[in-house]
Amino acid sequence: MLRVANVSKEYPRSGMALRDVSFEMQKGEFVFLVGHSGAGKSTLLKLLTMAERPTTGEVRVSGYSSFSIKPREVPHLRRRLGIVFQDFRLLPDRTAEQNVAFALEVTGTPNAQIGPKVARLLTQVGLASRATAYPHELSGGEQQRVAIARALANDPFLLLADEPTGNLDDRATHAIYLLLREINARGTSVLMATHDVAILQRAQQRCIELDHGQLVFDGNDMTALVASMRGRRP
Ligand SMILES: Nc1ncnc2c1ncn2[C@@H]1O[C@H](COP(=O)(O)OP(=O)(O)OP(=O)(O)O)[C@@H](O)[C@H]1O
Repeated sequence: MLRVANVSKEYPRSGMALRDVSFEMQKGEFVFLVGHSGAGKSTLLKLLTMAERPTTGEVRVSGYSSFSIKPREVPHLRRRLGIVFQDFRLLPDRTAEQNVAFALEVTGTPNAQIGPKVARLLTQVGLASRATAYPHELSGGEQQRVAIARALANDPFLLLADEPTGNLDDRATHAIYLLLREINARGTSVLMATHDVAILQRAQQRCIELDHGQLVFDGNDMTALVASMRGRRP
């Protein structure tokens, strides 16, 4: 489903953001992506959405290769991915339901299907009662739920979450994590970048660690991972 093979990424002025990174992710997996600030997590996610291309090596996502994908095919790939960011990125002048509906409108979903689907998605993320609220009327955790509902609108096979709990307190963080687990249990693969050690310690699942652009850990021994993270300073 996803394969990163010997990928390096060099930015013109800041040097190597990723160095010879290789890993695979199977359908249905939930994988954490960890690393200190500047370790290369966002760069890796940008390579997976093909917003950036590797300097060397290959990224394959859902049958598309970074070697051969054509610019006009990139939007097709993006539609099959759900993307969630730390800062939510909701449209401020649209309500929760309008934000989710927008993702369906742009992919040409028939109007008659949009209303029921938005209602289903907001129910899934526990926000049905706040459908008509604007982003500024919602807490950070609620805004992230809207963003997750929007990311799920086109039934992605993979959800990429870039520090989705970075702006949230412990309680909201845990709730968003549980929501992502539930989404994963329904069949969507999830790759979640985080540096929240508390979440990692509670979870027992696969984790990939980047350090200065290199993949230094890939496994599900959380004790070893947390020790590895603590041993590294940015
Ligand atoms: N568009 C860009 N142009 C030049 N350099 C970049 C660009 N994006 C990232 N970098 C550099 O690449 C390195 C990795 O950055 P990246 O944003 O991938 O790290 P990160 O692990 O996501 O960090 P954070 O947790 O702070 O978001 C950094 O040195 C950064 O300055």
